[in-house]
Amino acid sequence: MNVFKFGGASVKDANAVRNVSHILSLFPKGNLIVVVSAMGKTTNAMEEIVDSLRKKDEKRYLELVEDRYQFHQLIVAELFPEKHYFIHQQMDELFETLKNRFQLPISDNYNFEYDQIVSLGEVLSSMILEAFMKEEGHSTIWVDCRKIIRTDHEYREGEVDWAKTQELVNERLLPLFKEKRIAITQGFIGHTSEGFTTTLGREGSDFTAGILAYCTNANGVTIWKDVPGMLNADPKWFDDTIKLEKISFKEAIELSYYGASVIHPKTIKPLQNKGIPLYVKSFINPNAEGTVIQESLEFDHLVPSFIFKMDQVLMSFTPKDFSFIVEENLGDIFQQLAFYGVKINLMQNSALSFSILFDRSKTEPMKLVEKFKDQYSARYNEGLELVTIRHYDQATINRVTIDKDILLEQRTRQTIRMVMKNK
Ligand SMILES: Nc1ncnc2c1ncn2[C@@H]1O[C@H](COP(=O)(O)OP(=O)(O)O)[C@@H](O)[C@H]1O
Ligand SMILES: N[C@@H](CC(=O)OP(=O)(O)O)C(=O)O
Repeated sequence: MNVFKFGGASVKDANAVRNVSHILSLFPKGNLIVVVSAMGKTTNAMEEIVDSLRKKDEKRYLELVEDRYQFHQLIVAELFPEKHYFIHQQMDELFETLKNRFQLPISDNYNFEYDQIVSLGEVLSSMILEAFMKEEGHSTIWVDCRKIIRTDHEYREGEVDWAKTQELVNERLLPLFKEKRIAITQGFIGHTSEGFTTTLGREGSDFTAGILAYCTNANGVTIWKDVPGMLNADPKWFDDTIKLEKISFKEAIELSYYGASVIHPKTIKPLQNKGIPLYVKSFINPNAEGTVIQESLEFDHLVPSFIFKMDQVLMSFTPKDFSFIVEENLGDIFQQLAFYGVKINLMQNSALSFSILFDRSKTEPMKLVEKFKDQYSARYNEGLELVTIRHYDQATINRVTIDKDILLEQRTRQTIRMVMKNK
């Protein structure tokens, strides 16, 4: 068994879907689970649909649903020019239900509603992909991951119930391979014990590939991307990136945890636990060697890797009663930060203050100042960058700090992290 994952970029239009068929034809033997994400930027569009539903803005809701319909319709019309294909009917029915959804009552639980609607992006893409692969002569079956991956009730951030998921994989997924060779299913989505849809957190489709590989004891996972492999920096920011040929699970976890967004950080741990290699390969050049992520630490230090996070806020908390920052204050601050859902990118404490760095796009700093104001005076700096360099050397530090002031720096033997602002 092998698991392939195709993300939004690899199924963004009809040509991209044809390319997936070409890639599958390069692997004519062995069983395959294909995990697919929503097409192109559909998840963002679905989020807007949920938002307009919550605001009870019917005009906007119907416009947005129509826009998503047209987007998918264009792809389906190109792939299946004749109307008799069942996929036309399937898609029309799904969009009809979504349109009518506006008239039904909505739950107070926004996250619940979010998952029921946003998950449809993956349902659609997997239906279209499976119908087309079948048409192309591949031995495929469509699998509803909402019947396979069991989670708790934490909508939008479903926590996987591994034992139950393993049971469902054995009962419902593995037997399908007696008849068919390729199972096509959705990334990012699961279900609760009552059968409601959950999602696993944004960019969670890579994680689905990891879960299914773990539960099927797969020989390997390949995630197909628009880049040649895992690079030593995001090519969106740098021209002269270097491909990492082979790195350890540990290194890949560190890089993705620090923000190398090419792999979802949760994906790697289940693979590491069973020693299942993860290949990151280019869907544009599928015959090229990508990156192999595996056990050995031998190659990790060869190339310095760097990760940028832009638009950062550095906030310092000082107790108003002039006490030092001690464990009691820290416990209290952490508890409140967790309660308000603040995701900390970096932290540091001194005698009188405790500082955290977070994404401006995820947390509004003034609101946080307000929430802490009874006990702590909170001050902040915004418009900052965080750079993390793994296996750093002075040349790389010099390269990334040109024309920058460094506000905060943390170093271990392998990693340096600097919070910077433009001079
Ligand atoms: N270290 C890195 N190596 C390669 N790509 C990276 C790295 N860090 C960030 N990226 C970005 O990850 C993108 C691919 O991931 P993503 O957009 O999540 O793909 P998909 O949604 O198709 O699965 C690349 O286009 C690249 O800009
Ligand atoms: N579609 C979901 C899940 C996902 O992982 O997508 P992608 O593989 O395109 O990053 C999202 O955009 O969050």
